[in-house]
Amino acid sequence: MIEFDNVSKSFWSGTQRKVILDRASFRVEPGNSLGILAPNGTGKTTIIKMMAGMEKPDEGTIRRTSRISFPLGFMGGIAGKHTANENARYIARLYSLDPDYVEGFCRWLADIGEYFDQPMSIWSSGMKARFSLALMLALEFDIYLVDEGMPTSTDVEFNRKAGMILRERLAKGTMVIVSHQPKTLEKFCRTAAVLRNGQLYMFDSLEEAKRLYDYKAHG
Ligand SMILES: Nc1ncnc2c1ncn2[C@@H]1O[C@H](COP(=O)(O)OP(=O)(O)OP(=O)(O)O)[C@@H](O)[C@H]1O
Repeated sequence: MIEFDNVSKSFWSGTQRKVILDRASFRVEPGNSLGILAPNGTGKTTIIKMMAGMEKPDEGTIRRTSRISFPLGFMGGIAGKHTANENARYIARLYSLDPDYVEGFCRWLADIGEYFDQPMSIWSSGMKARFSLALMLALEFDIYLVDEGMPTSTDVEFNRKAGMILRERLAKGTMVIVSHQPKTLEKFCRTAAVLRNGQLYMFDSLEEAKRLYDYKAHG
């Protein structure tokens, strides 16, 4: 479970305070994949980072009682001067997993040939996106965090394989996905929320969330 209790977060832009959350309380329960709808620039990435423990709240408490992934596409834990082989093995050890398994899985899924054994700093952004998703899928989590703004791959075969494994993982796990488009959430989420004026409004269905989202956007 991820629980936000009276959480506030804002940034100072230089001229004004940008409020992301204002004493917001909500929970993400395992088994109940959640889609969060919010317009661009309103705090989707910040909320995902807070769920991952990468960004601290200004006030309030965030409790995590499940194995929670890093955000899909996050490359901050990867050292560009090292090869994917070295990075995969190092991260496997951090998670107390078999380095041979994690390396083999990433090598197979990312499928980038000899580049896997070359420094990642020379890779294309598509290759990095493939490795990052492969790495997330190699490690098992209870809750997967997905930010629609993260880099993605356009490789059809990779997307087919990764999509198949993601569906397998989600059969047992839970996803939190943030997006500005209801369509992105349709495939994955049972429940949905709308981020508005520093509060997260929870709904039992995406349809209900869309009504508030569309009303605020166009009404
Ligand atoms: N470290 C920071 N310092 C100052 N302002 C920040 C910081 N991080 C984010 N912001 C600001 O907070 C607001 C929300 O940013 P965030 O990236 O969370 O939004 P988003 O909804 O994910 O945006 P997008 O849809 O454009 O990716 C933006 O105005 C952004 O400029």
